[in-house]
Amino acid sequence: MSKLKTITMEWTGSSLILVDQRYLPLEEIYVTCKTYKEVAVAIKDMVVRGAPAIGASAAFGYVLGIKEFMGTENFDEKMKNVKETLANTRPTAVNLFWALDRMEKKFKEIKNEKNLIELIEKEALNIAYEDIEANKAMGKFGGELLNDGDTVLTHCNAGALATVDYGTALGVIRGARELGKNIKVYADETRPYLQGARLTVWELYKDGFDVTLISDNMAGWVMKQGKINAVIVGADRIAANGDVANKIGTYSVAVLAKKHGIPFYVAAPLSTIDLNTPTGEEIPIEERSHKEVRYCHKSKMVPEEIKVYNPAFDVTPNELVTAIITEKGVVKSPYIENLKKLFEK
Ligand SMILES: CSC[C@H]1O[C@H](OP(=O)(O)O)[C@H](O)[C@@H]1O
Repeated sequence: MSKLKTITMEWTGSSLILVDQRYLPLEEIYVTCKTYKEVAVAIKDMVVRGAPAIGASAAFGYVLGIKEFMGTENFDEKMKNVKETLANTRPTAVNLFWALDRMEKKFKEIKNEKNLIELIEKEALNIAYEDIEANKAMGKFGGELLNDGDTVLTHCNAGALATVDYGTALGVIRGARELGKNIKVYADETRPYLQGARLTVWELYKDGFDVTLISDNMAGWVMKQGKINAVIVGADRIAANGDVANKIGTYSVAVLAKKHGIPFYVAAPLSTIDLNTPTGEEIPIEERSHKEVRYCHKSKMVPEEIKVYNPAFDVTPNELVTAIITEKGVVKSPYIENLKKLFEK
């Protein structure tokens, strides 16, 4: 009997089953992770991706580490290694580190309890279900910002597949519909990994939304033509001053939105806000394999002798952000520059 089952992941109590997002939308293949190392590989190889989804997956990976090492010598030391192995998978999404810190804190509180496994599993399940609730709360707050008949542009995939379920940016689009508003979507394909073309379009089409796929270089022109009423994206890490790290190409979309007087909204749970990172300058930007750029649709486009640069994220400065939508409410410019207040309520 599954204890959690969504479009993104299933926790059976002894394994984490992930839809392999590298093969969507053409094939629905699943990866079953029975060890923390298998979860680490799944995160690094982007079987599962998206800040909240990565965090929740790592939390269940931590549980698998407990189950593997409980009752063995140097248990504490081994659990430090489990955390480090999972933390070393990808550097930008702060949810990964937030989730692992929360699991380790819980472990230190309960490690001598007889029902340790039950209690640590409950913490991972809490992280997962809290994410879904946060997304639905953001959906309501963000849905109120959109107007009936709006057309929204989004970049990458900040949908159910990037979270435990429902999504952050796509959660706002879902929330607006639940408020009775008719919302159309333009989705950037999001080179090089094509999360928009492969995941966002698939998610929204399956949910009955009017979604149009565009290549990334078309975003400016559709804005210039007056087709876009708002931009909404997710985030991987938001610095204390409101600078936003998100999928590469987000910064360009934010500059274009500013130029065309279009509101630029970021939807992210508090677990994506990192008060320990003062500004976007300090956010580590993951660089991924040249192969993701060199190859497109599994066929080589560019010979090996050509240099490739593949930053997976960029940083949008706070002055380009109209509002940040969280599960605790909407923070509008200029209050974005001091997100610490969100945690004081
Ligand atoms: C709701 S977080 C989604 C966020 O994560 C994506 O990155 P990746 O697919 O590389 O994990 C992208 O930045 C999305 O906006």
